[in-house]
Amino acid sequence: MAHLSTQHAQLLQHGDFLQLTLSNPDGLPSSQFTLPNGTTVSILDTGVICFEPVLSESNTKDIVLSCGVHGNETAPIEICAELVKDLLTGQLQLKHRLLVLFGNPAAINASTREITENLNRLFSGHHSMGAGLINAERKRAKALEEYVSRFYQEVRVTNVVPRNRYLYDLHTAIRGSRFEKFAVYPFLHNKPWQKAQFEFLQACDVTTVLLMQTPASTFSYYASNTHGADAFTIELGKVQPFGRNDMQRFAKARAALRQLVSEAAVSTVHFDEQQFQLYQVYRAINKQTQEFKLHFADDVENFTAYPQGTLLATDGDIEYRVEREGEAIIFPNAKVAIGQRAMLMVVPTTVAHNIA
Ligand SMILES: O=C(O)CCC(=O)N[C@@H](CCC(=O)O)C(=O)O
Ligand SMILES: [Zn+2]
Repeated sequence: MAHLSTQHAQLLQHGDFLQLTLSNPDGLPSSQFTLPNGTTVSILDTGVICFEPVLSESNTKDIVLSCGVHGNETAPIEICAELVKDLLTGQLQLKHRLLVLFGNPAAINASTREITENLNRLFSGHHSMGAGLINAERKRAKALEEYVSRFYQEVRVTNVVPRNRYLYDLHTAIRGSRFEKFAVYPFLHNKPWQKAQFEFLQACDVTTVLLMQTPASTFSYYASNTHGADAFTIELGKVQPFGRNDMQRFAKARAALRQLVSEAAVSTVHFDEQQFQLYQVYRAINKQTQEFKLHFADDVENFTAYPQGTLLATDGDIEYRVEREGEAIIFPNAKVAIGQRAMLMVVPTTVAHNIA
């Protein structure tokens, strides 16, 4: 084996890339080394680590797993840190190319959603709009876009099989949810939704899916729209501090993600829409003034529906009331910046008319 730096030797021994990231939240020099099983490991920056297994016929996927885009969403950070550790220490054998991202290390250290600005509203070039690259989150969004672009475009593998791109951006919700785990399927511009992706989500124990109807500045929409990846935001339960997550509740997601990266295919069952709760966005409510106020309690869960006419929120003189039977709330948050989404109203839907 070629000479290893002390840092690389330590990583091979304890596998704690999260700890290395959190000790260097503002950046890490790029470096590369090879695992005893032949996998190339490239540390590209703080929180950015790429694994490339030796060439093989079954190496057909380019997978991005991200977590900690919001710093206080810890369960996904624990899942990804463990996966990286097992790859580095050789306990898990990789089959496909994999890029793992710990999105916002400074916010993870501070145990907050964001430091200055919501990182998950800065993709698809939004980082450089308006005032431009004025804070660390804007710079990080631009850098993450560049790492993802390079990862998808610079494939060394030369087998003839077409490659497939994936990005699963793992989050947890601020409040509890009627359906504890759910996914956001970014707007596909009328391209068909993918059965295989619903099957993968079900393997992760995620059977509630929110279908978006418009472009967004989120990481998952960026990967889907810019890179043609099958991409999702996946919400795994409710925000908890490190060490307070009941990881048993995410056992299936953890196992399916490990299978995704380490086996030719994930064990799934055939898609049956009846097994899912599918929603689409009926309307987005954006915060317009500092007076924006929610008219229900903090412990009201995502996907709660109220009778028509119920007052949900006020924003100065504007009143938001339930307009439609079955309309339910999701992601209500009065603390967002002015102009940003403060709540989505969703209604049940189907994918039967446009699924491949
Ligand atoms: O619980 C909440 O209010 C927010 C949880 C969260 O961070 N959700 C993501 C969803 C991204 C998407 O719409 O794809 C976010 O708000 O960034
Ligand atoms: Zn989040």
